[in-house]
Amino acid sequence: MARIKICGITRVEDALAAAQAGADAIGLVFYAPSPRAVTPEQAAEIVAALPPFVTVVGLFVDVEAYYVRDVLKQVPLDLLQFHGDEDAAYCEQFNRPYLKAVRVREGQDLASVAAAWPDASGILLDSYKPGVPGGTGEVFDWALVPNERRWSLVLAGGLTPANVAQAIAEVRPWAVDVSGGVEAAKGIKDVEKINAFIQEVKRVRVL
Ligand SMILES: O=C(O)c1ccccc1N[C@@H]1O[C@H](COP(=O)(O)O)[C@@H](O)[C@H]1O
Repeated sequence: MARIKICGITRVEDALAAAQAGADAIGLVFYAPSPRAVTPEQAAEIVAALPPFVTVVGLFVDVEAYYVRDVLKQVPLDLLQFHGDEDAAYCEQFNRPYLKAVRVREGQDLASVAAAWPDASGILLDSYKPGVPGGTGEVFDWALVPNERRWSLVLAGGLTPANVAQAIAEVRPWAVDVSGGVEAAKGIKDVEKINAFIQEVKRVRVL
């Protein structure tokens, strides 16, 4: 079964709802312009409330390294997610497992692109929208994803309870990542949508 990350958690109750529903990971956005941004203090409170065995992912977009280090001192993040133009040397300096987000564009050779971060725990593929680093709520063309991969793929971009089963069947990702598709409003999760999303992921059987 594809692993599930629910990203853009801003409230303890949403983190607990995601964990209760069966999410493998939650994402905390440390990107101030996002409506889903959390402060390190808010993040620490959310993480402290979580039950065990839920991976906590911290999302950053092109920040100075000292900011990531500062957050790491305050929040026990299991995994870092770099969602900007960070190169491998930048991503690896924190000595933490990380995901590198790549925004998919027509004509890209995604195998070569992914090879630029050989030590990443996974490559997260998201939709490309000029001027918006992520959380666009838009789907990209899944046919652009290579069938044969030497990297763990986290599929993101406009996933919802209505399309996630088809996405998994077509792309066969290691994990799926959703933010806007399970929200009631920006930054506020909808428990029914989280439950429906996870039920749909569980429903798919990929051969
Ligand atoms: O969620 C955000 O606001 C955000 C801001 C900046 C970079 C990434 C962001 N979110 C990530 O975007 C993808 C797709 O989100 P969506 O499901 O299309 O809303 C996902 O990885 C989020 O973690």
